[in-house]
Amino acid sequence: MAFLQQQQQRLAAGQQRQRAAAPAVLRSSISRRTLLRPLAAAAPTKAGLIDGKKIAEDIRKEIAAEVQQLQKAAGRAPGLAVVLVGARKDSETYVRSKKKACAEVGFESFGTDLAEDVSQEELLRVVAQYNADPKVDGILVQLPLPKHINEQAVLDAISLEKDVDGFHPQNIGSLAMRGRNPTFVSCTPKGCMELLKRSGVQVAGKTAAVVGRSNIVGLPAALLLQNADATVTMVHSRTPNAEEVVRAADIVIAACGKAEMVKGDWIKPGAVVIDVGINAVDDASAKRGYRLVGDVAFAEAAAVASMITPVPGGVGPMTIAMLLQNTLEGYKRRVASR
Ligand SMILES: Nc1nc2c(c(=O)[nH]1)N[C@@H](CN(C=O)c1ccc(C(=O)N[C@@H](CCC(=O)O)C(=O)O)cc1)CN2
Repeated sequence: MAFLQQQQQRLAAGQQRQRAAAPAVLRSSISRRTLLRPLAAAAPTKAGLIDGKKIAEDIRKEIAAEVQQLQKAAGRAPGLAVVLVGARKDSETYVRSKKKACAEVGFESFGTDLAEDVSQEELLRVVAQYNADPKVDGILVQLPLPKHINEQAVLDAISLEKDVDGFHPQNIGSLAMRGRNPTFVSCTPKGCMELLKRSGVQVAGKTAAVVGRSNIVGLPAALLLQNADATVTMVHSRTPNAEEVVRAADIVIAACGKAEMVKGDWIKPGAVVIDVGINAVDDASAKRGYRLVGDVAFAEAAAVASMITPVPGGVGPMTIAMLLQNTLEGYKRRVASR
């Protein structure tokens, strides 16, 4: 809590300035509590906070309204199936949040929880059942999976029309080809782009650096930025001049999975920083014994950036909002094709 309060105080000045210049859609995403803080109380932070929690809430409301409108004619609500393998606490939390979000927007959720030692064949059988179920518009298998299971084989088995996580190779491949639209775009990178859009950030013509090259975040984020006409460089563990590349970027997406790796002096003054990382670091003063930090050293970067996402409360909530949006898209396509 103290950490969050500190963050909000540091960001008050930047947000006040940001709000004056921001489009209406951005204004509504900046927390009122932060804006009401007197400027004098703020530390010398420059960046405006991109409030992913609020933007995700707005998107959930938009989806709920659309579901209400559509389901009468369609005769059913959108359906999302969530498959959980094992008992990782973080995965259990995310799956619970996904089911709660489904209930909030009026989706029907289906769930299968499998033991840690389930066979790959059994998991593939569950996926096949959901592939065939007409009430299911989207299927996701919560990652990571236990080591004895071939993750890619499971992701490949999800029907392309129900791959709301967007992890199917054909969906990722289509992103890389001009003129080909993927059936679904994976949720976290899609959420990053939505944060930029709803914060009034122009992407076309800008330079962008993506730190991290994972199949599920770094690579699709770079492709989405490029498709939006940014000039993109990917930075990874073998990039010799990572800092230099990031320092040249107008937009930085950090998705390397290393706590606070991107330092403040890597950031070009005025750049927009989207931090995908969610890393737990020990903190005896925190209630849970740890606190969450991103892949960006937040306070340092916020002192030079023009806009930045916090962790928590930035990209994370958008992942689930985009999952709902993808499921709704799948539902609309399936209903239209009946
Ligand atoms: N099949 C999938 N598996 C995983 C995905 C995914 O998109 N599909 N992404 C991550 C986990 N994830 C969703 O599944 C996810 C991670 C974090 C958040 C989030 O909102 N985080 C909060 C902080 C939560 C906390 O306090 O612990 C935040 O950043 O504000 C949502 C979803 C890996 N697996």
